[in-house]
Amino acid sequence: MTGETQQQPDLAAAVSGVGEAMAAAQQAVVKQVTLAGDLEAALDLIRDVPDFPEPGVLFRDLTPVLSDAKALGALVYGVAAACPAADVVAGIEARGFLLAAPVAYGCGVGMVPVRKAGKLPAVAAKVSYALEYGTAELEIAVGAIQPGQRVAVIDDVLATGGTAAAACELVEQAGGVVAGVVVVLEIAALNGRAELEGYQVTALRTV
Ligand SMILES: O=P(O)(O)OC[C@H]1O[C@H](OP(=O)(O)OP(=O)(O)O)[C@H](O)[C@@H]1O
Ligand SMILES: Nc1ncnc2[nH]cnc12
Repeated sequence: MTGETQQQPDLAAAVSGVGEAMAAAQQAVVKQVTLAGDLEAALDLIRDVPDFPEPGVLFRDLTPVLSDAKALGALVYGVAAACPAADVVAGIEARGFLLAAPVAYGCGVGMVPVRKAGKLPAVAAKVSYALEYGTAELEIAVGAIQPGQRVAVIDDVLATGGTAAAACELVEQAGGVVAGVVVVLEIAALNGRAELEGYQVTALRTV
């Protein structure tokens, strides 16, 4: 310890500078993303990877969409436009997080992570489920959802529907009301909608 007082950064000034920079960057994206065709072009970037994570599964990979600035903007705006009115947006680990956070931020609401088991320090509810390539458990944190809050559930892919159905059950166990489910890509052959009967389900693209 030298006893010297460390110079603290001016946080208020820094935050205001960042806010302006973010607003300018966002406006630039909004200017670019003006056509529905932009969303279609973004969705065209989804890559099909055979035999991942196991033989026989055709994996739908959104990473090429995420890494393209214009496509990412179109995707976030597309999901936000498809989102039902909600008090909070829930994103399903892990790929749902990538969309739920910017959508929630853009819509001016909070974001709740629906997590795989063992990650949360205080668990309000846990649900087990099956998916195309295995079984898993999802959890939601204590206090993440207030009683009666309307929750939009967001994920990248709807396949067998086990994951999204488990997320909806969790939201309800936590006291929320599912306003709807929004996914980027629905794999129709796996009939995930059958697991989500009674919920409003919107897919930006169905294959
Ligand atoms: O409709 P289902 O058959 O339930 O499958 C859909 C789920 O599978 C994928 O997640 P995965 O469990 O592979 O986890 P990850 O996002 O952590 O890769 C995808 O992101 C969905 O959450
Ligand atoms: N085929 C698939 N591609 C991407 N994510 C998935 N989740 C479950 N099935 C999937």
